[in-house]
Amino acid sequence: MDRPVLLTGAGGRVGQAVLRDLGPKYDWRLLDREPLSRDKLPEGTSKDDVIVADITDRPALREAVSGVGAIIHLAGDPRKTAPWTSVLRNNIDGTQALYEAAVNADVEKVAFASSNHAVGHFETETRTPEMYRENDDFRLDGSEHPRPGNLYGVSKATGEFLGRYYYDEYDLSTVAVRIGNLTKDHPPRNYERGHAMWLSHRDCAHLFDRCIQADYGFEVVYGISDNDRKYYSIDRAKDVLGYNPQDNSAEYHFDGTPKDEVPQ
Ligand SMILES: NC(=O)C1=CN([C@@H]2O[C@H](COP(=O)(O)OP(=O)(O)OC[C@H]3O[C@@H](n4cnc5c(N)ncnc54)[C@H](O)[C@@H]3O)[C@@H](O)[C@H]2O)C=CC1
Ligand SMILES: O=C1O[C@H](COP(=O)(O)O)[C@@H](O)[C@H](O)[C@H]1O
Repeated sequence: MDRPVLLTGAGGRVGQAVLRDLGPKYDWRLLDREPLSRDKLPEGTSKDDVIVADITDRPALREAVSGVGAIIHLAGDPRKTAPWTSVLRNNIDGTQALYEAAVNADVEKVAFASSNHAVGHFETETRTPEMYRENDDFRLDGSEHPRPGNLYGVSKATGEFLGRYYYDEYDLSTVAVRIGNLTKDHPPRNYERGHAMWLSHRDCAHLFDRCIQADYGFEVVYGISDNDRKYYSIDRAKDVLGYNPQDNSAEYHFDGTPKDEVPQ
C-alpha cells in the first residue's frame, strides 16, 4: 500500500494491537474521538497524523480519508450490552459515514471490525457447550446469514451489509472481520467460549495486515487464532487473505497459563 492507511478507533484495544506490530509498516492516519497519548502513537507518527473526531462527523471524515488508500474501521461501541441509541449512532451511522467518505475519496479497500456477536444466536441451547469443544465439528464459515445475539450484534451485521452495498454499488473492496475475543498474552481465563474464539494480539495485527495487502471483492471472514477448539472456520481468511495465524489456545491451560511454562 503506497498511500496512507486510516485506522479508526486507533486508541482502543484492537487499534493498539494493530499499531504495536504494524506501526513501522504503514504511513498511518489515526482517528479516534479521544485524544491519543504519545505512548499510543507508533514511532514516526506525529500529532499531525492524528484526527480527534467522532466517526459521525462527516466533514471531519472527509478530511481524514483524503488521499488514503485503505481503511481499518474499528471505531464504535464494542459493548455487547450497548443500548440501541448508542449502536445506532456510533456503529451504524458511523459506519455508513465512513463508507460514504471512502467512496467519495476513491479509497481502494476497507476492513471492517465485525463481531462474533453478529452470529451469536447460532449458539443455541442444544449446541452449547459442546460446540466450544475440540471434538465438536460444528463450524460457521462466513457464508451463513447473520444471527445476531444482541443489538450490538445487529449493528455489526448492519455494518457488514453496508460493506456489501458499497462493494456492489461502488466497487469498494471490503472485508468484514468477525472478530472473536482479543486478549493479550493468553486466551480469556476460565472461559470455554473464549478459548474457542481467542484472537491473540499478533494474529490480530497480522490478519489486518493481510486485509490491507490482499486482493478481494467482498468478504466475510472470522478473526480468531488457530485454536484447536473452534466453531468458526478460518479457511476463508487463509485462502483469500493469506492469513497464517501463529497462536492456539490449546497451548494454554484453561486458567490462561502457558502449558510449556517451566515451574520455578
Ligand atoms: N476487542 C474485541 O475482542 C472485539 C472487538 N470488536 C470490534 O472491534 C472494534 C474495536 O474494539 P475494541 O478495540 O475492543 O474497543 P475499544 O473500546 O477498546 O476501542 C474503541 C475505540 O474507538 C473509539 N470510538 C468509539 N466510538 C467512537 C466514535 N463514535 N467516533 C470515534 N471514535 C470512537 C474509542 O474512543 C476507542 O478508542 C469495535 O468496533 C468492536 O466492536 C469485535 C469483536 C471483538
Ligand atoms: O464483540 C465483542 O466480542 C468480544 C467477545 O465477546 P464475549 O461475549 O466473549 O465477551 C468482547 O470481549 C468485546 O468487547 C466485544 O466488542
